[in-house]
Amino acid sequence: MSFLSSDKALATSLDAEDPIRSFRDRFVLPTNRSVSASEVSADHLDDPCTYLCGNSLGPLPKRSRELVLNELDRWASLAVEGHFTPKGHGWVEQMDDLNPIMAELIGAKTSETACMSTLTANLHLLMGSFYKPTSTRYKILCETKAFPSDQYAFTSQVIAHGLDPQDAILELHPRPGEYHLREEDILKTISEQGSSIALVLFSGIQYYTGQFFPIKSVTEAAIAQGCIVGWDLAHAVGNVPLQLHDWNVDFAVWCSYKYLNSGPGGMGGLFVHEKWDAKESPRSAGWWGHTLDSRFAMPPTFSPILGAQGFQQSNPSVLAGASLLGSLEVFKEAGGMKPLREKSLKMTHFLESLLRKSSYFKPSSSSSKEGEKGFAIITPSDPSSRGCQLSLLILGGIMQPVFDGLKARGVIGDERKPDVIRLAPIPLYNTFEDCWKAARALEDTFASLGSTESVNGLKIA
Ligand SMILES: Cc1ncc(COP(=O)(O)O)c(C=O)c1O
Ligand SMILES: Nc1ccccc1C(=O)C[C@H](N)C(=O)O
Repeated sequence: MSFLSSDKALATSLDAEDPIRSFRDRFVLPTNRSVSASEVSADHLDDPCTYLCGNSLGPLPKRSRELVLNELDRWASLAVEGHFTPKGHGWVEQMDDLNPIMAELIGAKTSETACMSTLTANLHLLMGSFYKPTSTRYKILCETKAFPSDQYAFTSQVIAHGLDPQDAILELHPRPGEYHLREEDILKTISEQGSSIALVLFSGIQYYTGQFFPIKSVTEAAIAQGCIVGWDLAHAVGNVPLQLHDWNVDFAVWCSYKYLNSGPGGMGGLFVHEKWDAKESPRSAGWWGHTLDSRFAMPPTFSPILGAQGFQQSNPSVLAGASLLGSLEVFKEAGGMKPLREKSLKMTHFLESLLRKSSYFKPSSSSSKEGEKGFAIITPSDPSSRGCQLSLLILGGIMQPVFDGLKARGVIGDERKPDVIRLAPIPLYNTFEDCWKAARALEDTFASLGSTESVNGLKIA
């Protein structure tokens, strides 16, 4: 394991020259003690753990805590008056602070952006407006093994239109023996079957494999065939640079509790391209989508705000908004996605290079013998086809003990049953040393599992 010792020095020097390293201090990271890292020595128990799980739930930005406390104080001192006090900065105007920063992150105009509600609800909402099947054009093209909530949404939407999901949902599979969808295969399907497809809806980044889909080319091809194109950006927003406006995307939805650190169940968001302003009116209207000028005059007729904010339905959670704003302010201060992506590319590459040196690394799942322990990386190796995350396929039926071993060593990734562990070094708060620690912990974990012992009843020699 000598490579790991020499690479520690490299990690230290990469951290020293990292221009955005000070942003780590803007976050509260769980400690080794709080995550019960049982193998960590007593003198390091109060150090931050190696948190590589911001792709599932980002840690707490200190600024979010401050802003949430401010809103609690405003609630305490003003109660209902807080909606309009101070003048121009009451709760009713809170989204005016959030939407412009969010718009920058997704490459959109502010009028095309709305921070609101939650991901799955926003997906249903926009499918309600944009998925309009006809007798000839009625299919939804999506990736196989999309996040289950999206699959449930697609199925329930087609059923609501009286269609058969077996026929109306067209799932694209990777080629046999492969983990990713090839761009050429997506484009071929769109060109061959486009006339029957009403909606193309992929995730920007696949939650399981970490594949970053070619949003621009898929959107272009689908629009050329007359399809509507929507994207689920749960794993893409705050992770990779996006240009939704220029890419001509019709609509997109996302959550903000992953890379955007808004806290568990935080506020979601949606994008509607301005080309729809004149054509598409919100279908499932609510009073918060009504123009602010007359909203509180309570007129009986809906008069929507032009653009994405016209899709707002309810009075939003101010506490969730404050929490999200705290994080968005940190993104803004860090200089937006450009410096973050630069560091992210380096950090993910660094982690990958360490993992590839491991004695347990297998170039592919098929290169290991039946039952042999080890791991393969199923995230694309091309940096432009991935974000921060690397997905490790754990071979030999030992994902759970490997996951537990990492946690005992203070490394928090996440497990995706049956056999994937996801690790995501995040540029705002992770370090190159975190990558080194994770690779080291993985090596030690595999070594500790022995070569011939039986794990969970499986012989792993
Ligand atoms: C790709 C994707 N879609 C949908 C969801 C569901 O999001 P929510 O629970 O916020 O609706 C998630 C994560 O939970 C996700 O990763
Ligand atoms: N496992 C969870 C447990 C609780 C709450 C969310 C999740 C998620 O899966 C979040 C997200 N969609 C993810 O890909 O990590």
